[in-house]
Parts: sequence; structure tokens; C-alpha cells
Amino acid sequence: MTATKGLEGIVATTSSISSIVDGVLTYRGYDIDDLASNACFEEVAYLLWFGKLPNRIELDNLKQKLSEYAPIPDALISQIKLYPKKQNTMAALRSAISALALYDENAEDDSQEANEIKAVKLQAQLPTIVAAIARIREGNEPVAPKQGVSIAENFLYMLTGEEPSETSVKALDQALVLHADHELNASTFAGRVTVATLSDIYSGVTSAIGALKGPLHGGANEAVMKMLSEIGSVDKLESYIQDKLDNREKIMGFGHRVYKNGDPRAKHLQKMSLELGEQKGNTDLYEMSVQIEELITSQKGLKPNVDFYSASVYTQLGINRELFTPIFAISRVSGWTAHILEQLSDNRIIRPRAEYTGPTNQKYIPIERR
Ligand SMILES: CC(=O)SCCNC(=O)CCNC(=O)[C@H](O)C(C)(C)COP(=O)(O)OP(=O)(O)OC[C@H]1O[C@@H](n2cnc3c(N)ncnc32)[C@H](O)[C@@H]1OP(=O)(O)O
Ligand SMILES: O=C([O-])CC(=O)C(=O)O
Repeated sequence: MTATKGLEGIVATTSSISSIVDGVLTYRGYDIDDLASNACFEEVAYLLWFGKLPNRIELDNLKQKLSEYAPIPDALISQIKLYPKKQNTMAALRSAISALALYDENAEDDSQEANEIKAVKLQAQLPTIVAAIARIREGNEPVAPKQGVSIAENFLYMLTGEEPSETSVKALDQALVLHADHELNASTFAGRVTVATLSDIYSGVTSAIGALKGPLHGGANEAVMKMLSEIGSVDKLESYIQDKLDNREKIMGFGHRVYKNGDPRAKHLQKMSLELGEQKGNTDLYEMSVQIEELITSQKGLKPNVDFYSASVYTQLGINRELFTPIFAISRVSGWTAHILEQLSDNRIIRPRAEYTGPTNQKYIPIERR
């Protein structure tokens, strides 16, 4: 038995949800470029869950369900108010989603029908929870979700209590489409491993949130913004990046386990970052990002991943850094739950082996002789 570090190149399951072949990302066979330009996030969530694009009636029904399920229990809001305000937002989200299960009387119903409803509920409630966490951290009361609007619009509205601009809603909606699923990434794998023990869907999503939080995965978008803030201005950029490279530190938002010639989602976020900057009359963040990309690509041959330009996009939407990874979760919960449903439809416990490298032939020594 020989271990492969990080399971690189190991095919661990079959899946018909999303694929990455020769650098092209598809959801259920639809190219991400096509979906990013044409589909709204709710259509994409339907596609991931049910395997086909919805017709008008199916989409309207889904949107209605998402609106209906969006409010969260008052008891959960009270609990969130007790969380320490300065702790990591993903840690708060992880705790809140775990607690949410306690308020769902069907949490332990493992029928496919019940799990499909729970997938839609989780998708509907996760944005409300993130917005509530954000408001409570700032000392504000949560804003109740609006009925009959998209997830992107509702989330921006719940953050501030004000109507978001059409441009902001469109940009966030597109970002949600781009982040919705990504084959067997670490958080999706974590979710699948959890439910493969026949644990419940809330446990699967809680595991996935824990995995997404890390800076080598979804947490990289916050780390990118931290880097941009530390750099501060274009004139300091080159020495900052050079120092990091000289110290063999990783530059967040670059590199990818699967894409070696670039992440197909990054160009959409880059374009969005420029457009938002131009609309605001300040493209500084975009310019800095482009220069970092030029440096890293020329020196290390690494390309930006989905997390790199999303940092400047969210900042230009007026969103605080600590909400970037939770926004990733707002989108990715569609993919996580689609994978969980797929795992449960043809389940076998996931239990690989480890190559043992520890000592052998040890003999027990009584404690007084150690
Ligand atoms: C949504 C997402 O999860 S996208 C990924 C988000 N994560 C990041 O942006 C964090 C920065 N990037 C990384 O840490 C990595 O590229 C990962 C985690 C994405 C992929 O990791 P792996 O597939 O294990 O790549 P690996 O670490 O083997 O990289 C190969 C080489 O490139 C280097 N490298 C990879 N990424 C970077 C980076 N961002 N900055 C500097 N060097 C890097 C590695 O140090 C390694 O060099 P070496 O061969 O001299 O040791
Ligand atoms: O696939 C991965 O390893 C990480 C990633 O890009 C994602 O989850 O979107």
C-alpha cells in the first residue's frame, strides 16, 4: 500500500453533477461560461439538485419555496446573539448550521423526499443566517428576509436593510453561479464522507462548512483581501510580493490542484471586478490585482483561482472581508446538498486505507519502568 499525499489524482467516486475535463468546468454538462452569462443562481441550484434546467413553472415553484423557507427560527437568532462577536464568521456559521438541525423536526428523516426538502431549506436559510450573523456582530438587529426576490437580492438587502442596486444584485448572482459546484473539492468530499456513514444532511453541510473555512480552500478569498489591504497601494506591491516569494510563502488566490492552466471562473470575476471599479470610478483594487497576477504568473507560472478576483468583487460590492467565505458557502451549499443527495442515492461508507509508517514490534512497558 502506497499513500498518495493529498489524494492527488485519486478518483474517489463517480458523479454526474459537475466535471472538470481539460480545464473546462461543466455543471450537469453545461459549460460554466454559458451558465455564468445566461443563468440565474436559482436555475443553477435546480440544475444541480434535479439534473435538468427548470422550466418557468419549476423555477417559479423553487423560488417560492426558497422565499417560504428563508426565515430562521427566533430561537436560533437568540442563540447567535450569544456568540462572541469577534470570532471567525465561518466558525459562527458552522455552529449555527449545526444548531439549525435541532429546529427541524424532520432532521432525522432520511427519505429522499425529506432530504430534497432539507436541501432547499438549507439553501434558503443559509443566506439568512449569514446576514443575521453579520448584523449581530455589528450590534444591529437582523433584517427579516423579503419574500419573492432572488437569493442574491435578499442577501444584500438583509445585510443593510436597504434595497441593493441592480448592478450589485447581478454581480453577486453571477458570483453565486460561478461558486455553486466544483466536482470533488475538499468541502464537498467532507460532506460526502459524513453522510456516507448515514449521518444526516445537516451534519454533512456542517462538515463541509468546516472544510471550506480553511485558507487553502474557500478561506483563501478572505486571505486575498487581507493581502490587498496590507499592500495598500500599487507602489508597494512588488516588494511585498517579492518578500513573500523569497520566504517561500504562498500567495493566496493562486494555484489549484486540478487546473494547471488557469481556473475558468477567474476571468468572469476579473471582468466583474473591472466593471464594478469603473462604475465606482476607482479601479485601484482591480489594477493591484492585475499586477499581482502578472508577477505571480511570470515568476511562479501560477494562475489565479476563483478566490483571487472574488475578493475585489465583494469589496467593491461594499461587503466586509469576513463575509467572503460565508458567501462562498451561500453558493456552494447548492453543490454540497446535490452531492449529498447523490451520495445517499447509491451509498457505500467511504473508508480508505492509510499506509502505516509508525514503529512496529513494540512491547508494552509497565508505567513505573517508563
Ligand atoms: C476554492 C478553492 O479552494 S481554490 C484554492 C484556494 N486556495 C488558495 O488560493 C491557497 C493558495 N494555493 C495553494 O495553497 C495551492 O495551490 C492549492 C492548495 C490550491 C493546491 O495545492 P496542491 O495541489 O497541493 O499544490 P502544491 O502545493 O503541490 O503546489 C505545487 C507547487 O506550487 C507551489 N504553489 C502552489 N500554490 C502556490 C501559491 N499560491 N503561492 C506560491 N506557491 C504555490 C507549491 O509551493 C509547490 O511548490 P514546490 O513544488 O516547490 O513545493
Ligand atoms: O476544487 C477545488 O479543489 C477547489 C475549488 O476550486 C472549489 O472548490 O471551487
